[in-house]
Amino acid sequence: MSLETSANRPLPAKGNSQMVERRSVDYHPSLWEDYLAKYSSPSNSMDDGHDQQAEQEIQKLKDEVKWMLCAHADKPSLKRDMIDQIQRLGIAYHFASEIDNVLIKLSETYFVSNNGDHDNDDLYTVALLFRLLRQQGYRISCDIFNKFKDTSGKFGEKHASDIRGLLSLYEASHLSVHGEDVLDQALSFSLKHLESIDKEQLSPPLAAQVQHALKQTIHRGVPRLEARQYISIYEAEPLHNKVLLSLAKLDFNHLQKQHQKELFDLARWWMGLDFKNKLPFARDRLVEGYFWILGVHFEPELALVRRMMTKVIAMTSVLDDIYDVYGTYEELELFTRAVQRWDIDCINELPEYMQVFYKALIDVYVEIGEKLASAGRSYGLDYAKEAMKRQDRSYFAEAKWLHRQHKPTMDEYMSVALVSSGYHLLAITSFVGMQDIVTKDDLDWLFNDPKILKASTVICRLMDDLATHKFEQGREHADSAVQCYMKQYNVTEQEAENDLRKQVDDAWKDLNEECLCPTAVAKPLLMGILNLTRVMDVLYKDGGDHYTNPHIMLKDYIRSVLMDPVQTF
Ligand SMILES: CC(C)=CCC/C(C)=C/COP(=O)(O)OP(=O)(O)O
Repeated sequence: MSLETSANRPLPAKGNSQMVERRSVDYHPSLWEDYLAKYSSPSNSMDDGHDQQAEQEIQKLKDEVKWMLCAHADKPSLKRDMIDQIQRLGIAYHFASEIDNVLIKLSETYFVSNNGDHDNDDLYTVALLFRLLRQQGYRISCDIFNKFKDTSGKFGEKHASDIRGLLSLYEASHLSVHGEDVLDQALSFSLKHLESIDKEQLSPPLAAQVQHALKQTIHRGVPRLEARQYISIYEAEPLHNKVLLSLAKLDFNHLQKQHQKELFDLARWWMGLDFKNKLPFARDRLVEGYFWILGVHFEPELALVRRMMTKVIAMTSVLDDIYDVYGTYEELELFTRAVQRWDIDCINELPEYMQVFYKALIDVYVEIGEKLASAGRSYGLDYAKEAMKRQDRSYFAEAKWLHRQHKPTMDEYMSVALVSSGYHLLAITSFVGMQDIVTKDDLDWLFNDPKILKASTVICRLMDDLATHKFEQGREHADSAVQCYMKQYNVTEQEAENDLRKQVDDAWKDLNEECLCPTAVAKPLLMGILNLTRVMDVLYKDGGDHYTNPHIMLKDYIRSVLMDPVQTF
């Protein structure tokens, strides 16, 4: 089905939206209304003054860590564990070049000077090195794991009791690409033994690590949330490095203050729109949206892209509810034409509730345009707007299927649903907002749906559908990937779910491959796509839709990342 609508046809006259029978969904109300009202009111806004003492302390600790990373340059293996800890504590962004240098040396000494001949290296060490280097984009062969197999070609059972080794192998196996059978075996071997182990027999810090890894792997975890959780795990390690721990805690709290301030600024915008009263059918999820975007970019200098992306995700969430829940088909036709025309003069043709949204949408892009213009990057606006128009067309295509009772084939469904997943839109907005790094060529590349974006949208769409299809079938909603797949391949619901989960794992392998060097565009741009995908793993993995239902689990994540500081004493 084509997603095109005729943008130039005149809009029919405004209808009487009061008389129409509408669908509705009883969404959980916002959990943060009081919190936002309290802190984002002008009288209660946070002080803007820098916490000079914390900044000085952070600087001092950073200098010490730099020194530790640069010392003993001839013995990079001494720093393998330290780099892992620095990354997992969420402070690696301070030491990008120092870490680069150590990893270059580590790869040279391990893979070049010694031809990878390290008979004495244990499973923990080999798997950790493999993960550290792959994360950095090195194309290391997975053959280094062959020596841990026995004569039958399987991972030797003697490794089953090496818990640290299994953990390290389990984490490393998530960086696999297609055709790496040894890593597929590594995953099932390590998972089987980590699951069956009696956690009571382990030291509390190791038991906590195993439990955490089984719930959330490092590679698919959201960096800020992982850092927050790892700080506690690391603190319980008897031999932790006090400098690293202090820096991680102070830095986390320092960043949290900046993030809170950004959220309160956005809350003023959001509350000013008053969608809660004007569009009460829609999910009210500003804080969840900000958390989503913080999962993509957390670094202090990326405030602007966070702001753009949060506004875009907040608007898209309401847009989805207009198309999926509240709008009648005739209204949606009108609205789609208005969005395609992107002209404020269309506003009077729309029903009142759509006017509110339309004006707010145009305003968001006016602001994005102003920010881009002041940085001399106005060309980004067309890409950002075009991505939103494409999103809107995909929502309309799905509404049209439902209206006509059309049952798409799986291929037909995916051609629309990959766009409606919202990850094209967010990825493009992410690129546009990375003003200093992105080029026009990068934006053209992304707009042509490269493999990494395809993989990310497949993961996003399938994980969303796997989590929400039962709930959505309980109301009038277009078929999801699960229904389309069942019908096309004549399989049961369970079989469809299993096959689609396998497609998610395959897409992760594509994504991993695309993050290896040389990358098609600058690494920080790809990190945005990788992190977007990680958010899906965190919010939808256990079969729940935690964005729509934040009261179950997401509220605790949000509190720990955005509201509760880490205890520093
Ligand atoms: C990634 C983006 C843009 C997120 C914004 C919020 C959103 C639309 C979440 C998915 O909701 P849903 O499960 O109702 O979506 P759909 O109707 O597409 O299945």
